[in-house]
Amino acid sequence: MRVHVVDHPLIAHKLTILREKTTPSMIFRQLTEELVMLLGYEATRDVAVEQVQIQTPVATTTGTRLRRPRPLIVPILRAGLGMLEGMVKMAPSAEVGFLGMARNEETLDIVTYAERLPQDLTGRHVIVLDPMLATGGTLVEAIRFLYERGAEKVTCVCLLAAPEGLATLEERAGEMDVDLYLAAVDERLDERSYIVPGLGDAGDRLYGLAE
Ligand SMILES: O=P(O)(O)OC[C@H]1O[C@H](OP(=O)(O)OP(=O)(O)O)[C@H](O)[C@@H]1O
Ligand SMILES: O=c1cc[nH]c(=O)[nH]1
Ligand SMILES: [Mg+2]
Repeated sequence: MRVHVVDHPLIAHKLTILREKTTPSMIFRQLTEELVMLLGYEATRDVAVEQVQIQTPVATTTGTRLRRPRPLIVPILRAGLGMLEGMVKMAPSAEVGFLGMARNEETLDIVTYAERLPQDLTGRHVIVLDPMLATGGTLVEAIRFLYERGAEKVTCVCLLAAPEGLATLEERAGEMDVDLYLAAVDERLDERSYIVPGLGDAGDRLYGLAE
């Protein structure tokens, strides 16, 4: 596993507004999309391409296009859905599949409640989207699931990670071919396993249920 914390003033600026508890859902969604576009640009640097002959109005030339099979973008519902639009804008020819996972807030066990993915992921580069890497339980389950289906490579794009979650990922998926792109690594988890300082519950901030 390789961890890439993307250090860029625009990312730091947008992330700061995202963290503020007074930022309303509408702005939160917009900033999430913008952050994913910036992170997605970095995260797709090693996406496989092939050469293609094209005709410009002036001459024939050799260009580049994404190799088939196309990358598969997989947002982890619910909060990962807030990252989908930005990623699809960056890679419009990618395909999209879905994984619905939730952590039980008492036991922290992960429940996979939905899955809509190709049965066979052989040769596929999968780009997983989930804003929060807290204990790491969700991402470990997702990565394992995708490799069991035959994925060739998994890239994860998250906004925030806790050091505890990164350690768990290293321990349980460290041997796997995983690139993880992040906007920041925060201080720690609190007693409820929320990221500190974090941004609260990403799913709730994107899609309501706020107090
Ligand atoms: O690293 P972990 O400790 O597993 O926690 C991280 C997970 O928690 C959040 O989802 P949540 O379970 O709250 O579901 P939601 O997106 O539906 O809110 C988040 O989007 C991650 O998927
Ligand atoms: O801080 C956290 C931890 C898990 N899930 C979230 O949405 N936020
Ligand atoms: Mg949640």
